[in-house]
Amino acid sequence: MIQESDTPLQLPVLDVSQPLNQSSLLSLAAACRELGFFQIINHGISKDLYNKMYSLANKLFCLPSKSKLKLGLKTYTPHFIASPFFESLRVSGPEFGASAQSSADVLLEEHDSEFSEVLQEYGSKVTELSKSILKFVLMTLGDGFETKYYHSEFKNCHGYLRINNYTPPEDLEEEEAEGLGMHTDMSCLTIVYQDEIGGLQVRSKDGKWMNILPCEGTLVVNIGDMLQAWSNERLRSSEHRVVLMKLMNRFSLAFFWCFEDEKVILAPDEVVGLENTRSYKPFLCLDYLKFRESNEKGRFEKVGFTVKDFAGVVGITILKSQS
Ligand SMILES: O=C(O)CCC(=O)C(=O)O
Ligand SMILES: [Fe+2]
Repeated sequence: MIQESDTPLQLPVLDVSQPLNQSSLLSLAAACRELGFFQIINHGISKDLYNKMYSLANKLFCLPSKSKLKLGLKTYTPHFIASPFFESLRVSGPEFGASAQSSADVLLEEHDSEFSEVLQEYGSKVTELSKSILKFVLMTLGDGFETKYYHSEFKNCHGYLRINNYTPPEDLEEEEAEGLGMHTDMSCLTIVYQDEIGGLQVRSKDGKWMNILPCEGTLVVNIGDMLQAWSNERLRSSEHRVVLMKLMNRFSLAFFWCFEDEKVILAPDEVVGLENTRSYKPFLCLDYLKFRESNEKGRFEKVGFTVKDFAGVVGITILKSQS
């Protein structure tokens, strides 16, 4: 039985088509610090584009498991890896179209470029969106930090998309089922498009599970482990999960905006602040990804060990770099 959550949550809503004013900056800063989740509107991803993604992806998910498994586990996560009710298709950037096409070519008998065209459009839009959201988030750390740090630290970020399909069985005895277990994302930022079914929950600092209710026209953004470490924990990567409450099919698109593998994550002095000490040792991004893979069942972002376990400083003080 899954621990109950009846706490509704009002996340701040950021209009990404407008410059940040003082009051939205303050509410964004509080959201990133306390919960690591917020919502965005006017993001430029239309319901029509989402619907196209849904129907094309659905066609692929309806294929027999034997066909889907031909994609290999790096691209296709079958049922029973993250949960019995979860399967996922990965499409990698920056050439989302090409990545989608190579999956379509394996899955479909006839050449069809529609999936690839739609994926290219979605991928390019959500990539641009990630860049602007990241700048907003950097602004919450200090005046002018978006110009100071965006190019020097984040210019080589890359993104990938997971198309998630949740299918609980109709004869399940319990009222609800875990669609995706508690985890943190490894990304800098994640942008989630969830359908109207709901079920995404975030865990607060005091361990309470809160429902992130779906809202038409709104996307959910959360801070991931890479940004938590880079910001010396001024930005929070929260645990979250998906609970299938109504035992209905659920579909979501999760886009992960990440540092490049070769990046060494080290919070700049100015981000750490004079009176604070570093909470993380510098670490290579790829090493953290490998650590997560080797500690997880089936190589999914299901957490057993966090970035804190990997690079957190325990009881010692690391001197700030002398720059
Ligand atoms: O399906 C969702 O709403 C969220 C999925 C998620 O947390 C993930 O893929 O990391
Ligand atoms: Fe996640």
